[in-house]
Amino acid sequence: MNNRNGKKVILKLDKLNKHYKDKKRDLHIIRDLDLEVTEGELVSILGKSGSGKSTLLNLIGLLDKPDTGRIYFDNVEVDNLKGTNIDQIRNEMLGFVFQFHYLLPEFTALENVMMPALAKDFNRKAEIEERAMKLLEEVELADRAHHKPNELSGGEKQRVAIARALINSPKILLADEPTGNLDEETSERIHDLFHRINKEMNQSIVVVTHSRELAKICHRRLYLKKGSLHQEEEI
Ligand SMILES: Nc1ncnc2c1ncn2[C@@H]1O[C@H](COP(=O)(O)OP(=O)(O)OP(=O)(O)O)[C@@H](O)[C@H]1O
Repeated sequence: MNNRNGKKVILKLDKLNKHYKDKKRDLHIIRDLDLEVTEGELVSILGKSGSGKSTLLNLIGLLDKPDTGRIYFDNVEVDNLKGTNIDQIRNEMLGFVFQFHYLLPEFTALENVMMPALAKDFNRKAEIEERAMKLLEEVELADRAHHKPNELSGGEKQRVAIARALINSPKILLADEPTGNLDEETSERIHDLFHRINKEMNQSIVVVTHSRELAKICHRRLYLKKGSLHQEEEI
C-alpha cells in the first residue's frame, strides 16, 4: 500500500482508542488516533508529560492492545497475521530502544546484540554473530564487543541496545526517550546515530522524545495532544 505521494506505508494506525479505567476515573488517553509512517521515514512524537506518548508507543509496539482501532504493518492488519503470535511479530518486525538499555548483565555486548536473532533461529549462530559484529561496527563499538554492560559507559550501553534493536532488520524501530537518561554530549552522539541509521539503512523510525535536538533531525514532528497527533506547526 502506497500513500498519496507514492511512498510505501510501513505502519498505519486507524482510529485507535485507549482508555485506562479504574473505580474512580476513566482516562481516554488515545482518541481516534490515525497515523501513517512510510518506508525510510524518521518521525518524532512530542507532547507534554502524561499526554500518552508511551501509551501510544506501547500500542504500536504490541506491548498493549487498543480498546478499538486497527494496526497495520506493511499493509497487513496485526490481527490477521496468521500462524504467528504477538511475541513473534514483535521480535521479527519491530526493534525497541527504551530510556534504559535493558541489556542482560551476564552477557557481552556482542551476545546481547545477537540475542533477538538467536531467539528466532539458533541454527544460524555464525551468520548472526557476523551480522551482530557488523552492527557493532555501525554503532562504533566493535572494540567493545566482548565487554559486559557493567564495563561500558551509559552512551555505549545505549548504542549496544540500538544495535540489538536492529539485528532482526525490523520494519520499524521504536524508541521511547532514548536519550532521556544521558548527558548532552552523549545524547548528541545518539541523535547522530539515529540520523545515520535512518539515512544509510533507510530504516523507518518512530521516536518519542522530549529532546528538541532529536526532534529537529526528524522528517516529521508530531505532537500528541488530547489523544491525537498534530503536525507540530499546527500547535
Ligand atoms: N496502566 C495504567 N493504568 C492507569 N493509568 C495509566 C496507566 N499507564 C499510564 N496511565 C496514565 O495515562 C496517562 C498517559 O501516560 P503515558 O505514560 O502514556 O504518558 P507520557 O506522555 O508518556 O508521559 P511522560 O512524558 O511523563 O513519560 C498518564 O496520566 C498516566 O498516569
